[in-house]
Amino acid sequence: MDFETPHDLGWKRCFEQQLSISEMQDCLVARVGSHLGSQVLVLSVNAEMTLPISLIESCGEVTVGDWLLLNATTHRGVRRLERDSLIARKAAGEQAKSQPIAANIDTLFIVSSCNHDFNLSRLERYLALASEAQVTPIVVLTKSDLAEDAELPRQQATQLKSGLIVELVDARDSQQTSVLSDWCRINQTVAIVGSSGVGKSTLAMSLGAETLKTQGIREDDSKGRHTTTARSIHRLNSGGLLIDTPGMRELQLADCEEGVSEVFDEIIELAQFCRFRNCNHNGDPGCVVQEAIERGDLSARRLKNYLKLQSEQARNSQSLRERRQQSRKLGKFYKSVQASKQRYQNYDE
Ligand SMILES: Nc1nc2c(ncn2[C@@H]2O[C@H](COP(=O)(O)OP(=O)(O)OP(=O)(O)O)[C@@H](O)[C@H]2O)c(=O)[nH]1
Ligand SMILES: [Zn+2]
Repeated sequence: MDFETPHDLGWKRCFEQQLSISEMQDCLVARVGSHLGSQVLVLSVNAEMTLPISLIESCGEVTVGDWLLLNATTHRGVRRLERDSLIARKAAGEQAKSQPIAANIDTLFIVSSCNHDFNLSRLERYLALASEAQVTPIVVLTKSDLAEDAELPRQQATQLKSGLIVELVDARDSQQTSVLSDWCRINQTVAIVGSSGVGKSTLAMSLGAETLKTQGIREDDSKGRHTTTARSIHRLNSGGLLIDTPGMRELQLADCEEGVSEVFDEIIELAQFCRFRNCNHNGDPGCVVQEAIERGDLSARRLKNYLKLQSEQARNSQSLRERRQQSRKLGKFYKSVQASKQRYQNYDE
């Protein structure tokens, strides 16, 4: 199905405000639908194009959901529009690199089954990610039909954050998943996260996602081979868009201090009253957080996960900072090499 208006693609006033009048007249806006290797699939009104990454170099690093300004004739990238929100993770493996996963999202569906996969600490990890990106989190507990007591996990999840919305569904049943339609309306973009097998694709299909998993864009590359670019952004029955990328499935936090603090705000509040300013809440004397655990006001699991996520994001942020500093230093070094080369050349002349 074609996207007939920019609103079908999630176009909003905050993007429009970034364009000059001449850009509105002369340029094309397109949304990144998937990003694989050297090619980017972009979606615009009534058109879907696969562009070589070299053509959009001037847009910088792009990710699924980004809005790009393109030259209307050549489709060469002019620039990437400022993002409304961004979900990023630490790149997989040993690499100290932040990797953007999805941009310009309004809502994050955090999917977990309410039986085997149900894990409060994992939900807290995703909640921190949503908080950091300032995206509304909705917890979707699937497989309600298979759980003996589905109300218990629902209650536990609801207590993780005040005002948190938790929906319990049989993901195969579109009547049940229609409780999510408020977040899937036209102009809204939802991203979906959760472990393998929890029912993300099933849920997306019940919400009416088009072209899921099956359809790809076939392109002949320069050597005449077919390559398939799967679309990561899908239109839903109720008019909204859903982003599902493999990168959303396993997430290590980096640069997420505020997000973690917001999810564990009661611990942050208590910690102000610990005797020592740099209390580790793990055996230091006069620790008010430990006292709250002893009184039964705070669960030991929650403190343990707070300390874990806090140190994970700090460690990853630290290595990202070091890497950035290193590349800045390297840049300066190259510049100084260039400068002294220039000096010697001048000297020779
Ligand atoms: N009974 C029941 N089965 C479900 C439900 N949701 C998903 N399933 C089944 O669980 C299996 C896995 O579902 P998927 O939708 O493929 O899970 P996924 O999260 O997309 O998995 P990955 O693609 O590996 O990330 C399928 O066999 C689904 O039919 C549910 O609410 N109830
Ligand atoms: Zn303490």
